[in-house]
Amino acid sequence: MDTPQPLYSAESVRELDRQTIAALEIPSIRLMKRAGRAAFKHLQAQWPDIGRIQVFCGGGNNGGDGYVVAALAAQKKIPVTVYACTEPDKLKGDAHEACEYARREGVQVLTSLAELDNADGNTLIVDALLGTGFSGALRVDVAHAVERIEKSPGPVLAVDIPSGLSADMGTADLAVHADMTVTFIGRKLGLYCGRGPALCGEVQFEDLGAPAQAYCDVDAAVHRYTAEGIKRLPVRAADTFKNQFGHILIVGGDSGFGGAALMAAQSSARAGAGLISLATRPEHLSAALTRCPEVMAHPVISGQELEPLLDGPSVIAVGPGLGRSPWSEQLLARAGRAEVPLVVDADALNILSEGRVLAGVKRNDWVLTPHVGEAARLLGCDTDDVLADPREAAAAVQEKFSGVVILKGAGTLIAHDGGVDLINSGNPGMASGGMGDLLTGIVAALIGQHLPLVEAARLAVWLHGEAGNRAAEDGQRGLLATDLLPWIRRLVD
Ligand SMILES: NC(=O)C1=CN([C@@H]2O[C@H](COP(=O)(O)OP(=O)(O)OC[C@H]3O[C@@H](n4cnc5c(N)ncnc54)[C@H](O)[C@@H]3O)[C@@H](O)[C@H]2O)[C@@H](O)CC1
Ligand SMILES: [K+]
Repeated sequence: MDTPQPLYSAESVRELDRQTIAALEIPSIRLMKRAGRAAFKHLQAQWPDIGRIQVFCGGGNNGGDGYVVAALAAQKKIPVTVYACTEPDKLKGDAHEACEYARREGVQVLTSLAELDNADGNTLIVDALLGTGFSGALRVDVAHAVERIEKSPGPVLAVDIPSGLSADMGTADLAVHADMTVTFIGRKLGLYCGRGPALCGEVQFEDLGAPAQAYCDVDAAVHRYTAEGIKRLPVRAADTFKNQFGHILIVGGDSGFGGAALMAAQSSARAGAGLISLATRPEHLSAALTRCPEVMAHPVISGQELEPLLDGPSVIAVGPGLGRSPWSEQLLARAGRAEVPLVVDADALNILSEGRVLAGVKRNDWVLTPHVGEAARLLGCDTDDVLADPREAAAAVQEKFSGVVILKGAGTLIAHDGGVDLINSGNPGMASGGMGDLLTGIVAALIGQHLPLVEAARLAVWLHGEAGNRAAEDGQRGLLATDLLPWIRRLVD
């Protein structure tokens, strides 16, 4: 099994840089040259026949890396021009030295965008405007340069990080869309969350010879799990019984929302749960049984009627289509007192955030699955605050409620008492109703099959996204949650 990838904040990468320079006992310009060479290596491998190169250099060390790339291109006799966003005589330290190196190799350095030829499809752009030193809103001169890059029809290689993207948060307003990003020393969190995956293209990581000890000394912000690093369910023995694979009770489906609870039940079934019960409004019963006769569907018109159903199950998932009526609150209150692991989703989270039900409760045996809006309500803040720092928000929800928190998004975060994990899976076609209900059902089914909560959360998030990718082979637009069900079954083993 692969180990997860550590992802770092900009500050932590600076610390890795410092430790690397100290350990290798080299001047920092040598590290910059390694960075430039690494970027140029990928450039040549990816675009061996490119006609010409334009390098956009900023005023810091990211720009310095760009000057090194330009020098190397000139050495290889590839026509190359630099657009210097900061006048070369204002550059300092290594960036200044790198600029001199490029000039010595005969690179033309322009300081006005008007002088720069229009790029055609055979012009590769190297974006070395901003790296980990970027913060705040883009300065207007840099914004113009980013706009110019965005208009160019040819490929774009970003040095370290696409300019305009925050290395810490994955947030961006105006930013470069790259085809490839060559990132150095530490993988930055922002490359993998928020807008990062949409802006980076293919990410290539180069450690530049950083010593292993540096990675032990500097804490990662997040650990990124890929398919190879996620623990799977064991192969089933031949002599097994259905009651060894969990009995999942799904609680939800207020008037008008019956489908959500049913979809959670179906995804539990397809993720391998041994038995599934559904507690829902009486009017949903016949539809549920017609669609999925394997489910034991029970009508509940009050919390009291739920009570006897709480004895049998090994896991309870509460929330899909639960609504926010007095009925919903009664059901959550009863379900929340059960002494088996809980998965809490959707309106159950909204009721929780209002504080009338299960106020102040912390449990180590529950998984909360908020999207950004639900996380904001749980924390009593705005969705923009969550989007500005999703990692912090996921950790804060976990701190407030304990257990495991799955903050759903383009990069889904899993916060637990050992830290925060990130899993990139899925596609924009999954931005449609019912997808979250499936995830809830899968998490419950995996807990029912005896995976520890954190491992169930990781496998469920991966499984859900991968099922979405397979189902989207027929098209992302119009992808329905129920299209994922056959894929969940194929991928779970
Ligand atoms: N420190 C090191 O040892 C290494 C650093 N490397 C490179 O250096 C980069 C970091 O260099 P720096 O710390 O100099 O930072 P950057 O070069 O990323 O950014 C600093 C520059 O950005 C400008 N800037 C900041 N915020 C801005 C805004 N909102 N709008 C417009 N301009 C803005 C600053 O005025 C400054 O010119 C890395 O991303 C990487 O590319 C590599 O050379 C590898 C080694
Ligand atoms: K850049």
